[in-house]
Amino acid sequence: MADDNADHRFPPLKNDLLLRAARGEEIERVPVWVMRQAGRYLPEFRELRAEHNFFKICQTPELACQITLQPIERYPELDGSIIFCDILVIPQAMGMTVEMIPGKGPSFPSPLSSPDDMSRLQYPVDVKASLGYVMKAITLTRQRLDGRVPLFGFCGAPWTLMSYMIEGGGSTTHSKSKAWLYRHPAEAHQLLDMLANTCADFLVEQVRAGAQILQVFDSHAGILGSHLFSTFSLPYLEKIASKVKATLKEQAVPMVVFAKGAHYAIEKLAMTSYDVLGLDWSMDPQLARSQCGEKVLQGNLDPCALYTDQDDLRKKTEEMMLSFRGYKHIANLGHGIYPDMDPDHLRTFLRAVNSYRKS
Ligand SMILES: Cc1c2[nH]c(c1CCC(=O)O)Cc1[nH]c(c(CCC(=O)O)c1C)Cc1[nH]c(c(CCC(=O)O)c1C)Cc1[nH]c(c(C)c1CCC(=O)O)C2
Repeated sequence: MADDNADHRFPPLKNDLLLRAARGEEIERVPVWVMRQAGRYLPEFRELRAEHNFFKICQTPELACQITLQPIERYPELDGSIIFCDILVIPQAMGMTVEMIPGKGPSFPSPLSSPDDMSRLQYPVDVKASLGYVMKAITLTRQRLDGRVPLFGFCGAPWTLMSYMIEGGGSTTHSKSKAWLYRHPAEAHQLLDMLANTCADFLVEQVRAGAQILQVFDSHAGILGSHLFSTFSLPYLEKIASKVKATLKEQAVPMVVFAKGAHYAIEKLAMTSYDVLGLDWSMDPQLARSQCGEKVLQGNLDPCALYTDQDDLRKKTEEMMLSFRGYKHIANLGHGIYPDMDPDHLRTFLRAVNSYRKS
């Protein structure tokens, strides 16, 4: 068993529930954390955000650390923290300009319009040089967490990053990026491979800087059907996990894959090198369990359940917990928490998980 406390640079870990659960060990209570737990639903986040540009916060270790700690300070119920950053720092490190437009989201003024544009990309990426600020934020946060809970590092999956780089922002159809998969499959594979190598190098450095667990977000997996996902996403997700683990060897940490909307691929995802499979809210935990054997599952309350009243929310959370049967489970929402949600309702969710007991 990896001894987390062997890393003597940092204060000893007091709550290792999340790490033990992710490794598939027996646990006394199901751990909980929430995707986007640091974000606009928190007034303390909005206050800091009003003063600074989004990517400036990501690039300033002191600010990124403060924001990472905001939910930890507010909710002692949390069993994990996640470094404040964004998946789009990789396209930036490859030389692309990305802006975060309030009310609209990420925007690329010059997306990749054809494979010829790939010549504009910086590759290979020296992640220590171009993303060193993330590693500094991680090291600082590990110190300030003082062992309260473990710290997640993360990155976006190659397909999700590729789709942003081609669409230039959010999209409902993803038709421009999917067109590449049909028209320019060789170049698409080349781009996905460049991204996978960069993601792997980035995650390795995050662990060396102090990240204790990793998550890869394939937020746009759902737009690919089974065949496209198996061809253009899954092999690169696997490449990341196997490369990170082979590079880190005994320093390796648990890895979570969250492929949103990829119902059709649950069985295949369960056979990858990831330790934990994140489920979005639309996936049935019992069905997933029947397809995933012993794999640790993470999720998956519909984030919109936070809009109901507190009693109903407690009930819905218990139902969700029961459907995982307290077995090889890490509790979470089925996607990130939304900006207009009530922070007190998040607390109700966290407490309902904390007090859930296998009966
Ligand atoms: C697709 C994606 C992105 N970023 C991320 C994903 C994968 C998860 C998912 O599917 O939601 C991941 C992400 N983004 C952010 C985190 C921080 C850590 C945490 O979870 O607390 C994480 C893990 C901060 C953020 N990333 C962003 C914000 C809000 C930006 C702001 O303050 O203006 C935060 C707190 C911006 C962002 N960044 C991205 C979008 C689509 C947006 C706009 C949508 C929105 O506004 O919520 C890209």
